[in-house]
Amino acid sequence: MLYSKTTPEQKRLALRQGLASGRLQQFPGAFNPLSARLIQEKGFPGVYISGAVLANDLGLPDIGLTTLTEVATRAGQIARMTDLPAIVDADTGFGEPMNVARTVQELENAGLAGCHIEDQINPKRCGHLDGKAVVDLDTALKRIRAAADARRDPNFLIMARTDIRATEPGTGGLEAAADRARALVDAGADAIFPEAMGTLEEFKAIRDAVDVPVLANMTEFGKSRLFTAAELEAVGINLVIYPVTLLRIAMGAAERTLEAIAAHGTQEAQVEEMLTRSRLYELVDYEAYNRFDTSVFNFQVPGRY
Ligand SMILES: C[C@](O)(C(=O)O)[C@H](CC(=O)O)C(=O)O
Repeated sequence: MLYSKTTPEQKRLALRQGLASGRLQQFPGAFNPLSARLIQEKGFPGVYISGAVLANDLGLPDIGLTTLTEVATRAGQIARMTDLPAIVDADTGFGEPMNVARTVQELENAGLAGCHIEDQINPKRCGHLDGKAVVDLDTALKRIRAAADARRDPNFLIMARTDIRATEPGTGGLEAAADRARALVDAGADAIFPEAMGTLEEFKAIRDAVDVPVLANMTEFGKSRLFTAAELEAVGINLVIYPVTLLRIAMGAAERTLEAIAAHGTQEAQVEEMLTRSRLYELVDYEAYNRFDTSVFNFQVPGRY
C-alpha cells in the first residue's frame, strides 16, 4: 500500500548485488509509476527510466528540453512505487560539472539507485539517430568525476554513456568508444553504456575494454538488432534496457483503440486487450487500502486515556 517500504539504500545495494551476480539484469523501461508496479510483479530485477519516455510523455522530442526538476520529480514518483532499484537517464547531466554534481544529489534525494550521464553536446539527440556530436574527452571525464564525487551513498551507481561510436564510421568509432570507456572508468564510472553498438562483436569489444558492468540498449527501430538476453549474456553484457518498449506498445494500443471508436462507434472489440477493472485494482493494491481503513476504523482507544 502507498509507496515502497524498501529504502533507496536497500535498492542501491540490490542493484550492486545484481550487477555482481554474473547474471544478465533485464531492466524494462517504466513509462509511469503504475507500469513500474507491473515490471516488479513480472519478476524483473529493476526498472529503467528513459529520458526519451520522460520527454515524449510531455509531448516533447528527446533533445535535452526536459529540466532536472522535471526528470527528478517524475523519476522519483516512479522509483517510490516499486521495491526495485530504478536507474534514470540523466542525459548530459543538465549542464557543467557543477550542475552534474547537483543532478546526482537530486536524483539520490528522489530515491533513484543510479543514473547515466552521456558525452553528447547539447542539444543532445537520441543515441540511435545520425548527426550526433560528442564533447572532448576532458569535458566528458569532468562530468563523470563530478558525478562520482557528488554522491553521498557510495552505492548510487554512476554509469557513463558514450555516444562516440556513431560519430566516426567503421572501426574507428569502435576503437574510440573502447578508449573513451576506459578513460571514463578511470574517471570514476561504475558502469559503461556504449550507445548505438551495431553488432554483438561491438558489444564484446567494449566488454573486453573495461572491467566494470556494461549495458546494452535494446531500443526498437534503432541501430542495434534486438539481441536476445541469451545472446547478450553470452558476450558478457551485465545489464540490458528496453527503454521505450512499454510506451511504444501502450501508445500503439491507444492509437488502434481510438481508430476503432472513431470507425465503429464503440471500443467493444478492444476490451479483450485491456487490463480489466479488477486487474487494475490489483496493481494499485486497492484491497490493502480497504483493509487499512477497516483496521483504523476498528482501532480501540486504550482505556487508560
Ligand atoms: C536510451 C535513450 O536515451 C532513452 O532516452 O531511453 C534513447 C532511447 C530511444 O530513443 O530509443 C536512446 O538515445 O537510445
